Amino acid sequence: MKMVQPILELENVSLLYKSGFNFLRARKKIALESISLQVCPGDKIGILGRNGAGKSSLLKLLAGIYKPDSGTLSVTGNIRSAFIGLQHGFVPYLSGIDNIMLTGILMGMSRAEIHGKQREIIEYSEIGHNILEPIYSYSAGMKARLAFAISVFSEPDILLIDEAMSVGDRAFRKKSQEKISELIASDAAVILVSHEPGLVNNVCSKALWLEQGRIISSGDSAAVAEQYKSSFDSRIRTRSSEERKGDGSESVAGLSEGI
Ligand SMILES: Nc1ncnc2c1ncn2[C@@H]1O[C@H](COP(=O)(O)OP(=O)(O)OP(=O)(O)O)[C@@H](O)[C@H]1O
Repeated sequence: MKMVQPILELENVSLLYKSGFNFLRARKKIALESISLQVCPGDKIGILGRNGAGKSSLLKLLAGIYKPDSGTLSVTGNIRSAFIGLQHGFVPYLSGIDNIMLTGILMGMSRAEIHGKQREIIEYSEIGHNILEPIYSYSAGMKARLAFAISVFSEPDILLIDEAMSVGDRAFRKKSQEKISELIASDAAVILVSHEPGLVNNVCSKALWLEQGRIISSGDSAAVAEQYKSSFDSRIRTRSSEERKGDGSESVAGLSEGI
């Protein structure tokens, strides 16, 4: 039987952030600890976890934006990854069209390929004649739409999606969600960060549950989503009974805080 080789692999990876100074020495905060993960062609992997669990940090590691402080990250071959939800890399004084070229090259596209896709990217992003203006004159929504269009038209091998990052206005969000669904159904590997176990179960075959930078559970998405959901349900039950003990009230208001 032919073994499927991972295109991206993390082995025992940790990531630290600088967090302020203590007696003139930078303090370090652990964002991710002992993370191992294999991404094979076409994998659909969901990453679940509460606020601050380390989900976005993990996506940035996988995108190559951050380097691990320990452990190894291996990439096989010429892998093109696209990160939906980030607009890093735009140069403010260059025009939109020059930024399409620059971002495309940084993503590993050839000049000819970028020229071939330029028209589609401009049309999809709905930037119109502003594409000749410098990026500093764009609104946040225009930059988000352009970044999204470049990412999705680059035909990535790995698509990294931060579900919390909405793109553009209501109409563009609908259009972008349809495009994301199309890409999820394609051969691309997809890593989807979400707070929604139901979504992860529907879209992904594998999942990872992170808390405080560590993996709590990983494997089949249905099983991991169920464990994550149950941990919530029991937390909600505990909080609810504590609230009733506290003031006699039946209210469950504010239980979604911290999700
Ligand atoms: N640039 C940074 N410098 C210092 N600490 C950071 C930085 N970015 C994130 N952190 C910290 O690292 C931890 C993980 O953050 P991260 O953004 O990866 O979490 P998350 O799971 O994506 O959270 P959320 O669901 O709220 O987006 C948090 O404690 C956060 O405060």
